[in-house]
Amino acid sequence: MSPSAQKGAGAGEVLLAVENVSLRFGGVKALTEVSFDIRKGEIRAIIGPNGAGKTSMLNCINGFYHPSEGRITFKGETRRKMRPHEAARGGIARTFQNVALFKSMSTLDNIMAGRSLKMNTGFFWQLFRHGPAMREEVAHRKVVEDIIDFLQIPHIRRTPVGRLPYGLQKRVELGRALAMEPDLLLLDEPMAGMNLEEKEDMSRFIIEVNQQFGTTIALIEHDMGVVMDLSDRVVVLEYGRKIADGTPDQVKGDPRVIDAYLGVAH
Ligand SMILES: Nc1ncnc2c1ncn2[C@@H]1O[C@H](COP(=O)(O)OP(=O)(O)OP(=O)(O)O)[C@@H](O)[C@H]1O
Repeated sequence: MSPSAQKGAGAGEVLLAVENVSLRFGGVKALTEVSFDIRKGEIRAIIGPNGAGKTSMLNCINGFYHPSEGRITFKGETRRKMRPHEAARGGIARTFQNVALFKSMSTLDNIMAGRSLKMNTGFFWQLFRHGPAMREEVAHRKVVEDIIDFLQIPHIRRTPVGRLPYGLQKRVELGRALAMEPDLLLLDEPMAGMNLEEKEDMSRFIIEVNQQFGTTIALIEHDMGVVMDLSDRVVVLEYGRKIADGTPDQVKGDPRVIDAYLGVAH
């Protein structure tokens, strides 16, 4: 059993609730009346074949898209519309399917950029790196250095991320999201394009983030071995609808899930 599974699947209070969420793009129904919740402290996977609506769901959760119908409640606050920066300030961080970093900037600066949300001093002080801004920067820098150590990437702290292999770029992107000290971390295909060793490293970091910092994690992943190993609970989408929801063992044996994946190459 995975360490995260030992926590007891589904125990704990609801951190985020998705209720009857539908999302349309013109005639395309990306999501249809989807409901599920994410409980505090768990690792929750969202799976499904290509085009099932997984990324659309993450985009609704962090405010990139606004559901056509339904509602999302995060930390007890219900909303129809929220902007991504409001979601971030509220405690939701995410990584993307295709790494979204500042390629010419160093690892350190990219992770520091993730920290900017936590910075209080205004642009004027930041500009002159003076007084309160200086003191604040030192404190933030310490958090960022700790994240770099935690992710075991001190050797690349000064390297422009565009020069790094893909697996390390994904790790830096995780670092940038962690710099926000989120309550809920959304990971869109964190293992995509990785070799076995990189996947094992990333799995370990995800479990450690969850266990050491208590961060709740929702992830989209196509590698079923990884999903079943890491997750406390799994929600399964197909053609924008939820077809199953439960522990890895429950969804693995669900005939609708088996049907959805039959003949689908992942
Ligand atoms: N911005 C958009 N405009 C129009 N249609 C979209 C848009 N985003 C997603 N869709 C459509 O919504 C449906 C769900 O797409 P989504 O990307 O959420 O699926 P997914 O499960 O994340 O797929 P994948 O595993 O391939 O990443 C698809 O039919 C897709 O073409």
